[in-house]
Amino acid sequence: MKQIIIATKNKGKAKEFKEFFAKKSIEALSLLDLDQAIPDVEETGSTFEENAALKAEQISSLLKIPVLADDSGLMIDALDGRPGLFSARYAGEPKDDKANIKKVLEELKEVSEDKRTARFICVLAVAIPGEATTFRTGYCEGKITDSEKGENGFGYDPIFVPEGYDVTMAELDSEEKNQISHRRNAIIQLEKWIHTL
Ligand SMILES: O=c1[nH]c(=O)c2ncn([C@@H]3O[C@H](COP(=O)(O)OP(=O)(O)OP(=O)(O)O)[C@@H](O)[C@H]3O)c2[nH]1
Ligand SMILES: [Mg+2]
Repeated sequence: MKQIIIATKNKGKAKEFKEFFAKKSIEALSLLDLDQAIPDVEETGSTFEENAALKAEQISSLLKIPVLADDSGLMIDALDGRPGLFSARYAGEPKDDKANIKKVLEELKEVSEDKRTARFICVLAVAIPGEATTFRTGYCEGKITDSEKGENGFGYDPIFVPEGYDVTMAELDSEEKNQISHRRNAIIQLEKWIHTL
C-alpha cells in the first residue's frame, strides 16, 4: 500500500488524515506511528503557513521523503480572531483541550448568540525534497455554543456548531465531520498531487 507521512503528533488530526487517505487506498502515517523518535518541531512562525512549512520541511529533510503538515486553529470573531495561531495551547502549557474550551466559554460569557460566529482554518503544507513548499487552505464556518456537547472529534469540536447544523462538530460522527471540515476543504485541493503518490 502507498504511504504518506503527516508531520503531526496530534492523535485527532492523525485519525482524520488516516480516514481521508484510506479512501484513496493510501496509508497515512503520523509521527506517532514511526519507529524512530521524531523531535518536536518548534512552531515559531507568525502565520499558519509559516508553522505548517516549519513542520513539513523539518520532517521532510529529516526523512528525505515528501511530507504533509497541517497547521490549524479556531478563529472567533468576537475575540478578534483568537485563539487563532495559539489554538492548541490557548490556556497555556501543557496542551489541554478541556482547559482551552473553558477559557473560550468564559471569554464569550457576555457575548450574545448572533455574535458568536467563528471559523476553523486548516493550512496544509507539502514539502518535497528539492522543491518549493506549496500550501492549500480550507475553512469551516460556524458558531460557538455556550456549553460542551458531544464526544467525537477533538479540540474545540464540542463547542463548535457548523453552519447549517444544529449540533456540535463533536456530535457528528467522523464520516460527517470529514465531509464538511476545514481539513477536508484543504485536502480536496491536493487531489492531483495525491494521485502522483
Ligand atoms: O475542535 C477542533 N477541531 C478540529 O478539527 C481542529 N483542528 C485544529 N484545531 C485546534 O487547533 C489546534 C491546532 O494546532 P496545531 O496545528 O499546532 O496542531 P497541534 O499542536 O495540535 O499538533 P501538531 O500537528 O502541530 O503536531 C488544535 O490543537 C486544536 O486546538 C481543532 N479543533
Ligand atoms: Mg502544533
